Amino acid sequence: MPPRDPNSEKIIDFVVNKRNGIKGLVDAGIETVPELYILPVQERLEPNKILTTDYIPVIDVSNWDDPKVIESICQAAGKWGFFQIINHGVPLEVLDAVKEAAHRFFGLPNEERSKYWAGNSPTETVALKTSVVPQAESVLEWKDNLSFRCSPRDLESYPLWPPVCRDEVVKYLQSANPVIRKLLEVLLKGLKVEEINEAREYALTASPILNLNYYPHCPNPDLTVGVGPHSDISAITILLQDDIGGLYVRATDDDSWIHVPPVNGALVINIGDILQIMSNDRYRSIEHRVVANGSKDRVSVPIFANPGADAIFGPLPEVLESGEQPLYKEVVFSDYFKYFFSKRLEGKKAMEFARI
Ligand SMILES: COc1cc(/C=C/C(=O)SCCNC(=O)CCNC(=O)[C@H](O)C(C)(C)COP(=O)(O)OP(=O)(O)OC[C@H]2O[C@@H](n3cnc4c(N)ncnc43)[C@H](O)[C@@H]2OP(=O)(O)O)ccc1O
Ligand SMILES: O=C(O)CCC(=O)C(=O)O
Ligand SMILES: [Fe+2]
Repeated sequence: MPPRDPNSEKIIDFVVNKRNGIKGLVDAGIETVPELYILPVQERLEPNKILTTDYIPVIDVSNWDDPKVIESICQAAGKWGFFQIINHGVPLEVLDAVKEAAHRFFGLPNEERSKYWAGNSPTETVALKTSVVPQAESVLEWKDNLSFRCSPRDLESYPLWPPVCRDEVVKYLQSANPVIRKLLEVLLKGLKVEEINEAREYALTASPILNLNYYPHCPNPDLTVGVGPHSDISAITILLQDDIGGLYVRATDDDSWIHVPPVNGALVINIGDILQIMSNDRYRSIEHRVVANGSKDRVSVPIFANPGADAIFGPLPEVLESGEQPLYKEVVFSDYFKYFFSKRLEGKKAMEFARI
């Protein structure tokens, strides 16, 4: 990366080294977007790139066993890699409470919030971060996030989690778990896998991560990026968004994007790289991106259902049984994870790591 100009160095010092985050910069009253956050013109989400003639399906899952529901889920996973679900059983109060908890955490005075800064937190299962790898990025994302590692072992460090949000995080996680399980059962049934045994469960969901994403209002969101185009490395991601909007999914390879409109009580589901690989491309992990809002502070809460660190994954034998050639080799999840973050979420490039 070329050296930064002195003003960008000052911003990095304030946002990263002094642990204020982008939230701290907005609280300080900036009225224009600093150079460090301005995207090159060709990378911005211009209005002519937004497609309004198509939409991501919304699926009512009140009866998971209904063959029409199963078909809609598997079809959406193959076509869009994204869908929303309603009537999933997670109570509205639980969804609202975790979004409020995110606002409460990011509303803490900076000295309180920064106690959890990555590398300084009382437990390595919780880390407050900004952008992705800020020391190495030429343009930073307009986002801070509080990340919780959530395996049963990680949950033992609950007493060290921030009291203003930990109960709501755990409650949401517990309520979302059966939904994650059901979704995986349906999606794997679509791949001819009838039962999720212990080894499969480990390879799909042993190390979940829950993030509280915070996108403070931005003086000029058209110039910036909340989250840059990326696919998730998870098996699947369950995303709770608020009513502000700003999430876009790639519609075509020629750089057009579809908005995912907020639906009260819905969860947005997306297929991650792991399940694309396991399905040998039957399901697709699609790129998505986020634009911050000009006047409101947006929150979102993804749960990434990730394999255990040492889990080995590759195309499933059930998928290959008719003689189909595997498109991917077997990979250890922790290697994939490190590769993904070293590439700074650049689109779907991480998948090259596993491609034959
Ligand atoms: C997992 O499934 C997912 C996840 C996602 C997540 C998307 C995002 O949320 S992107 C924004 C958040 N970023 C991350 O979660 C990056 C995760 N990073 C890592 O796991 C590691 O940092 C690493 C990239 C693998 C590199 O590890 P290492 O070389 O050991 O370096 P570190 O010790 O971690 O970091 C050095 C130093 O920098 C601090 N730091 C690192 N990242 C940040 C940050 N974003 N903000 C602020 N500070 C940061 C770190 O604390 C260290 O500080 P010291 O004080 O100890 O020097 C999407 C989809 C999925 O499926
Ligand atoms: O905030 C959102 O709507 C999506 C965030 C996202 O894509 C992620 O955290 O991986
Ligand atoms: Fe994502």
